[in-house]
Amino acid sequence: MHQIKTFNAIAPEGMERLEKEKYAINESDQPEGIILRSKKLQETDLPDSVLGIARAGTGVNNIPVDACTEKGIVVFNTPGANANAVKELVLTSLLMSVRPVVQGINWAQELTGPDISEQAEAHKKQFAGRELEGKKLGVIGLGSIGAMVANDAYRLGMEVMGYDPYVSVDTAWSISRRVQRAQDISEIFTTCDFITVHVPLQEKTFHLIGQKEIAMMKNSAHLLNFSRSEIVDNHAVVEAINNNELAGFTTDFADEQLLHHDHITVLPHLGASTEEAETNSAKMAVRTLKRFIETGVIKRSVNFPAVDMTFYSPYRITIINRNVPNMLGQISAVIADSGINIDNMINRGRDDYAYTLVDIDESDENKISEVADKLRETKDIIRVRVIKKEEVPY
Ligand SMILES: NC(=O)c1ccc[n+]([C@@H]2O[C@H](COP(=O)([O-])OP(=O)(O)OC[C@H]3O[C@@H](n4cnc5c(N)ncnc54)[C@H](O)[C@@H]3O)[C@@H](O)[C@H]2O)c1
Ligand SMILES: O=C(O)[C@H](O)COP(=O)(O)O
Repeated sequence: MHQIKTFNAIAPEGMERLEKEKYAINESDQPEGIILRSKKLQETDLPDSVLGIARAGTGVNNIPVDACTEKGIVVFNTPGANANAVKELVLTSLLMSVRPVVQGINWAQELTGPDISEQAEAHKKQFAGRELEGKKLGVIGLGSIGAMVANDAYRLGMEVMGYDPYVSVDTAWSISRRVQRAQDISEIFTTCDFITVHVPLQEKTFHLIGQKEIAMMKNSAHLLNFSRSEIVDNHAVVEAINNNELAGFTTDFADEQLLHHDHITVLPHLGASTEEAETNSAKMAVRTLKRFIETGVIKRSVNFPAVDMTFYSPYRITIINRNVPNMLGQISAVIADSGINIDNMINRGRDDYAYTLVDIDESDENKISEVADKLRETKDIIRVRVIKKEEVPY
C-alpha cells in the first residue's frame, strides 16, 4: 500500500484517481507522497519516507525546495493548471479598478422609500468610471498566466507591453505578436497605465517592485499583484498612494497595512479558487505523483530533471545522485559486479543533481536488494529506490 498525506483541501476529482486497493490517504505519518496547496511545509518535519511532494498549484515558495533536493525528495507542481482562473480574476480586477461597481452595488442596497428608481438615476453619477480600451497595460512575467492576461487584455482593446527576459519558447509562441516586448523593465514602469506582475517568488524577485520602481510609475497608474505578497513592497505602495504618487493597488494577498484604504483592494488569495482550477490542479498533481511513485518517471518537477522511460523489465532501480563525473560508470559497475544484466538505462542531470533509471533483467529480490544496498553505500548517491513493475490488467 502506498501511503499519501494531504494538506489543504485537494479536489476529490484528483484524489479519486488514487485507487483504494493501492493507496491509503492520511493513514500514516510515514508517507511516500505528499499532496498540498499553500500549506507552509517549512513548518513541518519531513520524514525520511517522503519520496515526492506534489503542489496542486504553481507557486512552490511554501515548500523548502533546496532542503528537499538535498534529501532526494522530488518536488512537482502543476504548471498552467490554474492559469485561466487567475487570468479571469486579473481581468475582473482591471475592470473593477476603473468602474466602482462594488461601491455602486453596496450603495443601491441601502436605498429606501417609494422613489428608489428616481434616487438611483439622480445619484448614479458618483459611480461613473473610466474604460480600459486604449489604456496601456504592462505585464511583468509572460508565463502561463502573464501570457493569457496579455492576450486577453489586447482583445479588450488595451495596448499591451510585456517583459520577461526568461520567457519559454512555448509561451513566446502563444503570445500575440501585437503584444509589445519591453527590452527593459523600466519601460513598463514609465509608460503603462496598469501594471500586473506574474513572476514566481524567488530571492531575485523579492520586492521586485519597491519604492524606486513605484517612483518611476505614472501618478495615475494602478498596480496589480496576483503573484506573491513579497514581490511588491506593500509599505512603499501605501506611502506612494497616500502621497498621490500611485492611483491604486489590487492584491490577492492580505496584509494588515493594506486594509481599509479607499484606493487599495485586497482579495483573500482567490486567484486559483475556482472549481475548474482546483480540479485541474488536483488531477495533474495526482497523475504526476502517482506516475513517479509507480514508475519513477519524473515530469513537471521543479528540482529534478524530466526523465521518462517505458517500464518493460520486471524491476527498475531509480537513483538520485550528485551531478559529479563518473557516476554512471560507478552505477553500471556495481550492478554488473552483482551479475545483474541491465536492460535499459537513462540518466539526466540538472544543476548539481542527476537522476538515473536502470531497468534490470532480474527477478531475484534478494539479489536486487543487495545491489540496492551497495548503491546506497556509493559516495555521492543520495537515494536509491527499487520498483517492481506492476501487472497492468488488460
Ligand atoms: N493568486 C493566485 O492564486 C496564484 C495562482 C497561480 C499562480 N500564482 C503565482 O503566480 C506566479 C506565476 O504563475 P505562472 O503560472 O504564470 O508561472 P510560470 O512559471 O508559467 O510563469 C512565470 C514567468 O515569470 C518569468 N519570470 C521569472 N522571473 C522574472 C523576472 N525577474 N522578470 C520577469 N519575468 C520573470 C518566467 O520566465 C516565467 O515566464 C506563480 O509563481 C505563483 O507565485 C498565484
Ligand atoms: O501558486 C498557486 O498556484 C496559487 O497561489 C494558488 O494557491 P492555492 O492552491 O493555495 O489557492
